[in-house]
Amino acid sequence: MTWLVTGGAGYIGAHVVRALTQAGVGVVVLDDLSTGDASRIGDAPLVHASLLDREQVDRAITEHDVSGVVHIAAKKQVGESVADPFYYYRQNVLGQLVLMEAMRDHGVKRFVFSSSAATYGAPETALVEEKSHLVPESPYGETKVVGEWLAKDAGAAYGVRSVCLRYFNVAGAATPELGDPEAFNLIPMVFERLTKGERPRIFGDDYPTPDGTCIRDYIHVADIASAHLAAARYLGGEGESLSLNIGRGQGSSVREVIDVIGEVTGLDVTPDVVARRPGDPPRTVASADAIRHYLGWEAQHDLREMVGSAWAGWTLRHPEVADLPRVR
Ligand SMILES: O=c1ccn([C@@H]2O[C@H](COP(=O)(O)OP(=O)(O)O[C@H]3O[C@H](CO)[C@H](O)[C@H](O)[C@H]3O)[C@@H](O)[C@H]2O)c(=O)[nH]1
Repeated sequence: MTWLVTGGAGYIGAHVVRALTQAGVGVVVLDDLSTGDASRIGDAPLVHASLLDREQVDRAITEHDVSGVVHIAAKKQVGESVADPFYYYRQNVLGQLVLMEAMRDHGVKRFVFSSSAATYGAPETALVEEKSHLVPESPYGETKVVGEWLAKDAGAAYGVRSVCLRYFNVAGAATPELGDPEAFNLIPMVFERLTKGERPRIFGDDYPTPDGTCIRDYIHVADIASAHLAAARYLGGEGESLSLNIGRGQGSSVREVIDVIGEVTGLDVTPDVVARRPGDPPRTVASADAIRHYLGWEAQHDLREMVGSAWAGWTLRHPEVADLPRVR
């Protein structure tokens, strides 16, 4: 059987394509290459098209005899979604609707969906369980909640079985070439400032956490990828549809992450503390019990491996960092 991976040429998608192909699973990628890069997907066939192009989606499904879909293609910047919510509804919700209509019409009944911890908003418990209320705080998070509803409703009406995977804070790279080329998250944002000779910034150190900085559950992108493989295998059986966190169940504060970056890079990482960034919840850490129970999956990589592999990818794209002064 062949799995269609939408967004397979992106940072996370390419890791999923790699995990599936290494496990001998047939893959076809559909990607509009707006942020993706065809060089990331190796020999996997690519349909270069938007999800909104129903004809091309049909072609990908029929020409490759697709029997399952891993749907990763989406816009993912919270701030951008606040500024232009309709764009997010078009790309994420309408894109998924076109895709799932094509799945229904071609009898494709297995669906793995990239959801997000953003569906929870600001969680109230130390470890967020899947049964927690979904109170997204941005249009981005809202599109992921609607995406889960589409999957659920398609299950009841059309017999599509799904696993919605709620990613926590994704980081690292399986190989340097597959590293995240963008600097939208803490680790690459710190790398970017260090590369320019600037101090890392902490957005607020007056949160109700032990060191005052926000706590997140960082998860290696290779672990994210292996969870998708486990979900695809699960859907080969008869199990019920699921929504599952992908996290380690361990929180790290912004200060702890910056300290690890200092250890890995040898650079001076003395931070500047600046104002809070609006909308950042103090603590978002997954309960990882359900995914262990249902998929037998557990994260294999720790924060140091995430930072180390992310730095290897960064230095590949920014060789000038070799000239920065080391303090250790
Ligand atoms: O230079 C920086 C960059 C980030 N941070 C802090 O580091 C933490 C992590 O920030 P990220 O931007 O890396 O991640 P978020 O937790 O804000 O965002 C993640 O969770 C969101 C949902 O809330 C979305 O899912 C998003 O795509 C995903 O990256 C936050 O407390 C942020 O304030 C800093 O202090 N300095």
